[in-house]
Amino acid sequence: MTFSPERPLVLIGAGKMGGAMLAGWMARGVDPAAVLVVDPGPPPEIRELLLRHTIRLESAVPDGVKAGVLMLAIKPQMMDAVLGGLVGAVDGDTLVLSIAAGTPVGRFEQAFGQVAITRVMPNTPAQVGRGMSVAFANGATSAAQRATVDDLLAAIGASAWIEREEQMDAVTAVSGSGPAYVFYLVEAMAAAGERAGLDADLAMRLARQTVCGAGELLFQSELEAAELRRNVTSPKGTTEAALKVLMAEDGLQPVFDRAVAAAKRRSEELAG
Ligand SMILES: NC(=O)C1=CN([C@@H]2O[C@H](COP(=O)(O)OP(=O)(O)OC[C@H]3O[C@@H](n4cnc5c(N)ncnc54)[C@H](OP(=O)(O)O)[C@@H]3O)[C@@H](O)[C@H]2O)C=CC1
Ligand SMILES: O=C(O)[C@@H]1CCC=N1
Repeated sequence: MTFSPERPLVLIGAGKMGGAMLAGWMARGVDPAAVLVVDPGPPPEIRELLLRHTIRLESAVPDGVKAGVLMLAIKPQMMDAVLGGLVGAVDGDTLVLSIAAGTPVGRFEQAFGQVAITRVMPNTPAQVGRGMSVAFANGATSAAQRATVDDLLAAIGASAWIEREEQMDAVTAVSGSGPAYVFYLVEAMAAAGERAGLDADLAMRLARQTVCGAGELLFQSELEAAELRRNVTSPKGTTEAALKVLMAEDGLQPVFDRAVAAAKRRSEELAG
């Protein structure tokens, strides 16, 4: 790891995503004394996490702190206003890690110069160790710093590297935003269950547990998703009837194509 109590991992922004990663790291034994959180107003659940692990919280980076890892987890729209104030915390040994959607590595190179900068697109299941993170490093990132990124990401789930930064917009549209599509699927299944005659509570319970169970099966199984789907689909049965609707020309695929394209477009726009 390239951070320590003397050269901490400085987390700028402990909101939904930064907080989820921090929770994942704490659950997997990262040293709280090697972490400094900078956020003027973290949400209550993150305050509680910081208190529980005695993690230092500041509203700005204190003078004299040099980050081993400077992790940027603020909104992309705020980046320009905040970067200038962080220059003093970065030197040639700092690894800058950004999880901001859309924001290219070049933006950080403008602010910090040719230091090690890695962009990561995580997702919120990181909080329970089931994240999917994708990383892209600039040329100044050393093998040891890549190994630090690997360690940090392995602690919160699965990870992959890309070598072409422009792929990050599509990555964001699939895995970064993806958990929201699945949560919406639960909402939609529950609403459909209600319309089919179930009480709201029971419909939500069935939808939620079904998505959890299917996700866990997918996680544990070596079979492809399509094979697991076929295993549910009895010939001439109920699933087949439903899938005829979902897999029709105007079914789920074109909706997903449009949704992912819209997220990718928005990620491109955030590059400014
Ligand atoms: N949410 C997600 O699933 C994912 C998010 N991301 C990326 O993560 C980043 C954060 O998103 P998200 O966690 O959803 O957003 P949040 O708004 O939940 O988190 C941002 C946090 O930064 C705080 N903050 C505001 N100003 C400063 C400052 N000057 N210094 C330090 N902290 C500050 C905010 O406080 P306050 O609320 O008081 O303004 C908030 O607690 C974004 O760039 C996003 O693109 C990437 C992948 C997935
Ligand atoms: O909605 C967003 O912009 C962020 C990036 C990916 C998930 N949440």
